[in-house]
Parts: sequence; C-alpha cells; structure tokens
Amino acid sequence: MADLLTLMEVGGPLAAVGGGGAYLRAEQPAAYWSMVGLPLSTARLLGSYGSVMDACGLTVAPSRFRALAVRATTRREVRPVPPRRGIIRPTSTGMRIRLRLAPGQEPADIAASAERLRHAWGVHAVYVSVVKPGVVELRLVGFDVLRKVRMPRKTSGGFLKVPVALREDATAFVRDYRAIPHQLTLGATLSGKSMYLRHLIAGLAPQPVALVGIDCKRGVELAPFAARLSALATSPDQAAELLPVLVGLMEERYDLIKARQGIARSTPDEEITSDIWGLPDAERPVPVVLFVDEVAELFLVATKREEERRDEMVTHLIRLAQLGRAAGIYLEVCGQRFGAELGKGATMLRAQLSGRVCHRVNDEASAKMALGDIAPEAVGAACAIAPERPGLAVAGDTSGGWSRIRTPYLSLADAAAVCDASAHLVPDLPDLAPFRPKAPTRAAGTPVPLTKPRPVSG
Ligand SMILES: Nc1ncnc2c1ncn2[C@@H]1O[C@H](COP(=O)(O)OP(=O)(O)OP(=O)(O)O)[C@@H](O)[C@H]1O
Repeated sequence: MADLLTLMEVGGPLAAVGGGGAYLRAEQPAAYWSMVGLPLSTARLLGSYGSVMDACGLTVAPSRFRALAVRATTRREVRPVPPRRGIIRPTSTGMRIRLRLAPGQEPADIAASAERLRHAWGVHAVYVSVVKPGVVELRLVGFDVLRKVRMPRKTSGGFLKVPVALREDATAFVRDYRAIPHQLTLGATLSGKSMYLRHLIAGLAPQPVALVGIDCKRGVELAPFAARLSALATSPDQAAELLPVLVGLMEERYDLIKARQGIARSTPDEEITSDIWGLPDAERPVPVVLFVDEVAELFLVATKREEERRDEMVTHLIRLAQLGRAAGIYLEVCGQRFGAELGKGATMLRAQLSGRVCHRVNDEASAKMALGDIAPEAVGAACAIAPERPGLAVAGDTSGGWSRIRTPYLSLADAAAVCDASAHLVPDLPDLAPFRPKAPTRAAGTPVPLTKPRPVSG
C-alpha cells in the first residue's frame, strides 16, 4: 500500500499505479447490466451507499461536533460517516461519481475495496482515480467495453496525440508522442499490431507531421499508406540507406537548436536540453514519426557483410531513440519478439522505447520482453489475452502503470483512404525525397487490394 502511494500522482489514474490489477479491476462480466440495468444500479447505489461503504470498511467515526449535534437534535444512534458523495453522472458505459474522502482516509483505501464495491452494486468493474487531494472519482463500468470497441465521443486527441484504443475503464488510450516519444509494440502474428499501426497512421495523416516507414515485410503493411509517407524502406538494404539520412536530419536540427539558442556548435548533442518546441513557429522543423514494422528483420543476418550493416542500422536506431525527441523525431517500433537474442544493441534500443504495448504473445518470455522491465505485474495479463480477441493488448509505460486496451476495427481501405485524402500534407523534406514511395493509383472507391484474413473477433 505504501508503494502504491509513493508512486501515486494527483490527477493521474490510480489504475496507473495499481496497474489496473487486483486493487482496482474486477473482470467477470455482470451480464445483466443493460439499458434497464443503469437506472437500476443508480437506484441501488443511491439506496445502499451508506451501508455499502460501512460494510466495505470505508466509513470513519464521526467528528465530536457531529456526534454532539446528532445526539442533541435526534434520537438516532451516532453512526460512522462514509466519504461525502457528489452527484452521479451517467456515462455511455455506466456512471461516474466523486467522493470526498473522510478524514483519515486515503485513495488507496477506496481502491482496495473496488472489487467489493463492484459486487455490492452489481457492475462489471469499478475504477478509482484521484481528482485532487482528498477527492477521488469512482468510474462504474456496466459491461465489458473491450468486447465491441466504441471510442468515447470526447477524446483528448490533438497535435501529435492519437486516441488509438479504448481502455477497459472506457476512457481513450491516447498515443501522445510528446509525452512518450518512442514506443515498442509487440505481439504474435495476427494479434493486431498492424491494426494498431493503422490507427496511428490514420490519426497522424491529417496532421502536419512527416511519416516515415521501414517495413521489411516487403512493404505489405505500410505500402497502402504510401500516398502520405515521406519515405518508405521495404528491405533491410533500403533501411540501411534511410536510417543515416534520418540521423543526418536529426543532427541538422540539433545545429538549428544550437544556433538559435546561442549554444556553441562544439557542445555535444547529448548535452543540449532544449528542443524544437522552443524554436519560433516559423523556424520549427516538422516532426517526423518513424514506423518500423517487424524490427527483427533489421537484426537478422546471414553473412559477415550483413552483420556490419546490421550493427550500423542498430546504432542509428539507438541514436534516434536517444536523441530524436529533442529534434522532433519519434519512433514507433513493432515486432513479434524483441529480446537480447536478436543481437548486439537490441536490449539497449528496447530500453529507449519507453512506451510499451503488448498484444497476444506466444510465450511468457515475449511478454516479459515487452513489459517485464517496466511493469512486471502486467506480464500475466498479457499472457492471458485470447486469440479470438485480436487488437486486445496491455499498455504500460515507465511509470510502472499499465492497463488493458483494444483498438476499434478500422479497415485497411478506410485507413488508406485517409492517407490518400491527406497526401497533399506530405511535408517538404528534401533529404527524404529519394525515399518517397510512389503513391498507389487507386480510382475513387476502389478497395485496397491488400487484405488479411480476419479471425472471428469476440
Ligand atoms: N481491434 C480489432 N478488432 C477486430 N479485428 C481486429 C482488431 N485488430 C486486428 N483485427 C483483425 O485481426 C487480424 C490480424 O490483425 P493484424 O493484421 O493487425 O495482426 P498482426 O499482429 O499485424 O499480424 P501479422 O504480424 O501477421 O501481420 C486482421 O484480420 C484484423 O482485421
């Protein structure tokens, strides 16, 4: 409990601390929650609030003044007091209610009783988050929202922020590049990695951002988005040519920052603390998001010459991951596994990718590669993902928090159409021009030819 609190941030979800784990989440579906169930549960909550709080050990002894006042004005026995309740706010998935903690209580006390509250009120899940000191919000979710994903109408998207999936507490999971610059997405084949990438690309395409792809599966994943890509490498050889150009771009940006901030050119890049966001709008270079699909392909070697090329590529990737953020270069790396067995530099690169999303994996070792070093409790949750739910994943970050997420379904044709429609937004980056892919010529309404088998989803 003490650990829980030392890590807790005011305003942040408590789930991010407890890891959406035993403290907070309750998983078994409460099937009877329905359109009728909502008012029923609201009435149940209102009618039983005091007694449920008492039964869950969430009441405290009344203040002396209150006890005296009750004795003086009524004949009632002096009862323990529950946290003061705010108004119930219905949501499309259940309801929200704020509680002012009683003296002596802490948010973790409420979080520890989430499972008991869920059963007492007959809901699918109860989540607790801290609003401000002394105030927590209970989010009651009536059904399994990850079964059929519908994103909330209001999401906190924006520049370099893509609401990419739904969390199990019915809030949007937002990929925020400025908060978490680099991310690793792991998953077995057909687990939903490409769907995740598809959402990111479709979300970033209408924004003033350069999108660059390395897809060593001969481009089958990223080629449909060619119209919006500034550069695309579809083989390790092409990637070996593209990566130094990106590193060069990053270095140019560092020079620009140094020139603007009056920092000596000899200052090592590693010591520069400012970034492109400190530059005036007119001078700020466009951010670049690099998507690497099937990263293991970059590491595989058969000959000595390939080994040298691999080492160079990995070094470039590590440099981009270490220094790219300040230059507005972000990495989105995908793969099936990403462990030390891939070779020199793999674990060093992985350590730089602080955002982690783990889809269904074939073994515990793969889940550990994704989450073991940042949120060890989440490894079990990732191993429990069923194959009939593609797109379901566990997202963690270096704060130790994690949550279950699932992307909504987005067809390849729809995502490609978004890219086609925003092709005019491809920024002018002369360094990347030689790598610009030819946009596929599609007549309006023509479906994208690349389709993948789609398993029956739960
Ligand atoms: N969130 C989702 N909802 C419904 N279906 C999904 C979802 N995510 C993925 N799928 C379906 O599951 C199948 C596999 O998804 P996807 O291609 O994204 O997996 P993958 O991990 O990239 O596989 P591979 O590594 O073999 O390319 C696809 O047919 C896709 O339509």
